[in-house]
Amino acid sequence: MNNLVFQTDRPLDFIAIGRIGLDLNPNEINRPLEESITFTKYLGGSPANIAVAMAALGAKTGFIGTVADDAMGRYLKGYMEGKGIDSSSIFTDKTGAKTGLAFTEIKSPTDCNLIMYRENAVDLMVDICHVKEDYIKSAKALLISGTALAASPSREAVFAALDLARKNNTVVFFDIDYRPYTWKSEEETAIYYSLAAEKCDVIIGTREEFDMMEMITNKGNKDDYVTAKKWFDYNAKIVVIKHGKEGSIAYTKEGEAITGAVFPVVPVKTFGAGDSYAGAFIYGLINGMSAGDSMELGAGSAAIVVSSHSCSDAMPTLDAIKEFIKSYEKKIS
Ligand SMILES: Nc1ncnc2c1ncn2[C@@H]1O[C@H](COP(=O)(O)OP(=O)(O)OP(=O)(O)O)[C@@H](O)[C@H]1O
Ligand SMILES: O=C(O)C[C@@H](O)[C@H](O)C(=O)CO
Repeated sequence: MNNLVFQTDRPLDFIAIGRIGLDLNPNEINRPLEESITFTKYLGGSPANIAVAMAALGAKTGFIGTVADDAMGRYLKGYMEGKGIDSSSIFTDKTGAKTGLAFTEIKSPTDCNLIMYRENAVDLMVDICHVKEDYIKSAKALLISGTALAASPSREAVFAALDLARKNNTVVFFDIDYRPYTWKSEEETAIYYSLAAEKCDVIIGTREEFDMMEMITNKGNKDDYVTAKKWFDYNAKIVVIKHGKEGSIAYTKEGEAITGAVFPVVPVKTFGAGDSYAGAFIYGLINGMSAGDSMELGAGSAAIVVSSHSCSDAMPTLDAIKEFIKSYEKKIS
């Protein structure tokens, strides 16, 4: 049981809107990117990764977004379809915009960086006309993620989706997903993030992401509870603050503070922790699990994904997460 109310009579469990792009992960790892020679291409983009995570767990999943009118766009749409994700709201852009690329640098298990190529990125072409009320109404939950707020027309499309979700009792999750590349300034980011967060039921972010979002209204605050309380005064019912391998804490509007489980592993790379955590956490909540149990599922999924070379391709099934947690606990007992 948790404090969210999901409409049970909906054909889809979950829809995400926003970034869908390519991750190019070096095959020669534990060295600077200058020294990597070959790369494996994977589907990437935080909300797309979360949609893949949900589908791997067995959730009926859809996606709203735009892909390039070329081989990369076809690959991404086809990949989603191959995972059983409904692609009826994945549109092919005709303006010549290109797929956003994320080159990952895996210098060591803990020193990882991203170089993003996002000039004229096609994922920011998602437009209000792509957001259909009937589609939003067909899902129990909608996920928005911060980067889609960085520029028009994507910004307006996300706000339209938010308003339609609220009108139709579709529970809204906000993954702050702060990527500086696409924004003009930190102040601009904080303002649009806050306007979106006010409308959301569940907000998920790292401590640093909340610091960014609250840089105008809660400047200097490092207290997780003060952070959470601010959003309960709007529409939030659960606020999750992530602290990397130290784990996470969730606050509920009813006053609980839940420390999330963490299953420390030596990762291959740090990428994908947040997306896999979010996917399994949301899956748990939609399926009636408590916030604490959902956090445990999220942490198990994240431990598996950081131990793998990719994000999207490594998203685990429910059985795989349960098996991982069981064997992890056996190992340390
Ligand atoms: N080294 C690790 N070992 C095991 N679990 C981890 C590790 N790092 C992160 N996690 C798990 O993943 C969750 C989310 O991680 P984190 O706080 O780093 O998110 P994030 O910064 O959004 O991730 P990302 O690097 O994908 O952007 C943590 O709460 C934890 O459960
Ligand atoms: O979100 C992105 O655009 C990049 C991701 O796909 C990347 O793999 C990552 O950082 C996941 O957290």
